[in-house]
Amino acid sequence: MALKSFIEVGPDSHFPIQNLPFGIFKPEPTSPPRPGVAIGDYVLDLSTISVSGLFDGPFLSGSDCFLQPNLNKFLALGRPAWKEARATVQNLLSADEGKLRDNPNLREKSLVPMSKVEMLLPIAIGDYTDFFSSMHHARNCGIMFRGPENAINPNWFQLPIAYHGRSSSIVVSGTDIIRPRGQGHPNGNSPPYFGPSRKLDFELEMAAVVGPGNELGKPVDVNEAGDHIFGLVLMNDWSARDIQAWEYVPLGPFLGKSFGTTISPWIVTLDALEPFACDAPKQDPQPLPYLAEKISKNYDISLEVQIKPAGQEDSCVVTRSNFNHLYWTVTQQLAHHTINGCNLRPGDLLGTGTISGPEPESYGCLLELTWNGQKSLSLNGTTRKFLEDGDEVVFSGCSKGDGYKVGFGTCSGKILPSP
Ligand SMILES: O=C(O)/C=C/C(=O)CC(=O)CC(=O)O
Ligand SMILES: [Ca+2]
Ligand SMILES: [Mg+2]
Repeated sequence: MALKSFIEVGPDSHFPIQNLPFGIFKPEPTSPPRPGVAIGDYVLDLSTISVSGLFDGPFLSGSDCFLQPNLNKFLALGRPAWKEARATVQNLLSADEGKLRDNPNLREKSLVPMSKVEMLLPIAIGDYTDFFSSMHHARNCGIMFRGPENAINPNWFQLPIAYHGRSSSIVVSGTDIIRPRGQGHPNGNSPPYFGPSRKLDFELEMAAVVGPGNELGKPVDVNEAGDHIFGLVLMNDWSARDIQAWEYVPLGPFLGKSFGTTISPWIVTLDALEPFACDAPKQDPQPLPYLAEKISKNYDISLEVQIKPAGQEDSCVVTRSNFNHLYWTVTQQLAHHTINGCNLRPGDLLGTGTISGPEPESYGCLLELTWNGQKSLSLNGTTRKFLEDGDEVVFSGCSKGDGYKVGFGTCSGKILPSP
């Protein structure tokens, strides 16, 4: 018999009892932020459940980790505590358990309609790193920026390439993004262009949320890296291609990326994603021993990007991809990040890089979809090469189980004009 909640959850919901993603929310505009778990169209308030003494297992009883304005303290506790929290919440919400189902007062206090809550960033993000782990994206960008002869540098196949991103400008889904200004490529002998970016783009990514992390000087073994990843979110690494292409040599992305990065509010745990684990692509050449995993896995997560063009009511799907296209796994990314002794801390965010698939319909950004503006996309009677002011970009992602979905909800942002 499939696991069922006493709360009605439709088959298309992203948040059945099999999922139980964690986030931070405010039930009323004036209430303090607190941790919650999504269930159908409701949010279960974990601070109320905690105060009621229902987290009574060995790792969580007496802990104040659910009385915090972010999930960092809970993340620091590690996988045994995460599994205990998931088991406790799954049990409380299940159709055959009366503790919450038959307690109207507790139900009233702890279950808040999702339509009424405000979602916040789930974690305080100390550091944010963005990888570059889709081979299809790396090849396409390489062809456009560096030419077809050396589209992918040889180092790409030996290590998961990354740059250090900006954590202060990471915002939660629904936050508007102001079009950045900056320098674009000069034409011939004229000085560089300066003004609002003319090539504003999205990048379809997911990101891993770091759990306990490691001490400075003590790398994480690749086969233990999974214990340091709490879960995944959707991520849009907004990118100004004209600024990026001019500034990135030789030190890499800077102002073309740091003006804003959007994440979805719900962190879907690796425990919830486990039924959707699949083999990662075969790596050739074989990675060095510190990156060689006993089990190398990806997850089957369907991803979709819609654009709602400025002034229009309807959105249009512009691409469909899948997390399983990643060449470097999130565990390899994490192990590589620490191999020099660099420490990771609870709440750090590791972006996967743009997740492009092999077919043009699965490319993960407009740079690739319009081949750097050489062709247009048609959207409900209008066209786009890059994003225009007023456009809204909406990512969604989910894994499909037997009669249920484990989903991420959406990750959206609307472009406002430069000041
Ligand atoms: O190929 C390049 O020069 C850079 C391309 C990107 O924009 C990379 C990036 O942000 C990482 C990624 O999303 O894969
Ligand atoms: Ca990126
Ligand atoms: Mg960004």
